[in-house]
Amino acid sequence: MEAALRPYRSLLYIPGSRERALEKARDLAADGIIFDLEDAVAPDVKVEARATLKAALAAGGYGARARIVRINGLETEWGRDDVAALNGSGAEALLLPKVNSAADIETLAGLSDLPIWAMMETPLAIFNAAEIAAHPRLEGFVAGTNDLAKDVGCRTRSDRLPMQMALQTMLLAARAYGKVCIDGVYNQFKDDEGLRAECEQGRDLGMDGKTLIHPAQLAIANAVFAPAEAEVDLARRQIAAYEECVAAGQAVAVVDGKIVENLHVETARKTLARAEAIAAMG
Ligand SMILES: CC(C)(COP(=O)(O)OP(=O)(O)OC[C@H]1O[C@@H](n2cnc3c(N)ncnc32)[C@H](O)[C@@H]1OP(=O)(O)O)[C@@H](O)C(=O)NCCC(=O)NCCSC(=O)C[C@H](O)C(=O)O
Ligand SMILES: [Mg+2]
Repeated sequence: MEAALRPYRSLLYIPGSRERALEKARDLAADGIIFDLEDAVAPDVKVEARATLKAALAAGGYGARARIVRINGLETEWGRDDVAALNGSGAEALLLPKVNSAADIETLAGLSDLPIWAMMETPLAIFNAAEIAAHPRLEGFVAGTNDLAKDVGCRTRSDRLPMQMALQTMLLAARAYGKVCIDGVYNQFKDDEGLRAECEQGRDLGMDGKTLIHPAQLAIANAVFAPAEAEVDLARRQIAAYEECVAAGQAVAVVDGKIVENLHVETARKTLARAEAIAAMG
């Protein structure tokens, strides 16, 4: 499925070292999995985790879920071996951590033919967001709000005020080049109310979905990032009203007291396509 249409409401991180979680993920309602070899895996088990993950990917069973592997940075002792091990492994894409510029994407593009995703989690990445998004092998962005907060020195706030400029900059860059953009994680994985509020904020901003750290977070992200029934209904009515008005030689329809022009119909069609793609996930 085309990356822009594929559902990415929920991307669940799973440490490559956790066999039980790798097994469990085959039955979880995640749109995608980020198999992690980077920060969720301790240095002394990195090599073992790579082998464990390779075996899980070879065994398969992940269905329609996107299979993205977060490798270690290419400057680390593990990064290049991760890439070599994952070529032909069943991974669908590689997620490069701590990207700073398009040159980092280019380096990885020279080592693997897989589509590339970028962790947007350094101040330089935010300043270079447009050139990173423009790279032809780049498929999507994942916000790394923990690392970004560390580098910026900001405090964690429930309204994420200190993150807004970075989140919106990466979104604008992603959209300028037709790429996917996924929000960062919500660390308090037992706080459903806080997670829902953060998902709603990400959805309001325009994010395609949210990265998650625990299966208990899946249902909320899946619900918030799916078009609601009322949105689908409105989209259908907008399209019908607009088509009727075009047939009558006009360019502006009115639905629920609001104007509907061709651009609104484009959004309405995307809403329906997204709802259909989600339904097709099963
Ligand atoms: C946070 C956790 C360490 C909690 O683990 P645990 O204590 O085992 O949780 P539970 O006992 O509640 O688990 C219940 C069952 O669910 C399975 N499980 C847990 N987590 C996952 C998961 N992520 N994927 C799949 N399955 C999972 C357990 O195996 C239990 O199953 P069962 O045996 O059947 O009962 C843990 O959730 C965890 O490690 N989460 C992932 C952490 C992670 O990946 N962190 C790195 C990504 S976040 C990041 O790096 C941010 C970014 O870079 C930035 O800068 O912001
Ligand atoms: Mg990080």
